[in-house]
Amino acid sequence: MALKTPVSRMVADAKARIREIDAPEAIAMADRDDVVIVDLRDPRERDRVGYIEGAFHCPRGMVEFWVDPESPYFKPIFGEDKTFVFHCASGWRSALTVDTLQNMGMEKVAHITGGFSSWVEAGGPHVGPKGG
Ligand SMILES: O=S(=O)([O-])[S-]
Repeated sequence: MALKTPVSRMVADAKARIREIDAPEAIAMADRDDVVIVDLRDPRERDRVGYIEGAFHCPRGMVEFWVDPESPYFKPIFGEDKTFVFHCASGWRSALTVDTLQNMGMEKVAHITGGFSSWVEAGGPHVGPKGG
């Protein structure tokens, strides 16, 4: 069954509306006090392949609830005057997420185009797999 809106179209449309940052640029931004790197992946993925040092972990399933000050699940970090740079594994989930957050009214948001894998490839500092 072909879907009316395949996810590839959703991602392409989202990418046209959001700020995309490649891994070298994200690595250069990561140390800034006004930038927060946000990891949207599941805990299992972080355990299996590692994570960006210093990244804030926000599972994608909670993100709308964690950024909204009116939500009981609000996380104060998202109320700070910072630029939030989201990432997932390869940049698809983060594109959809940033598009959604822009729709909610967040302005200083971006995503890492190639996700965690591009960060590692570009030599970004990270913690390796759990137990490995
Ligand atoms: O993380 S992802 O880009 O593979 S959906």
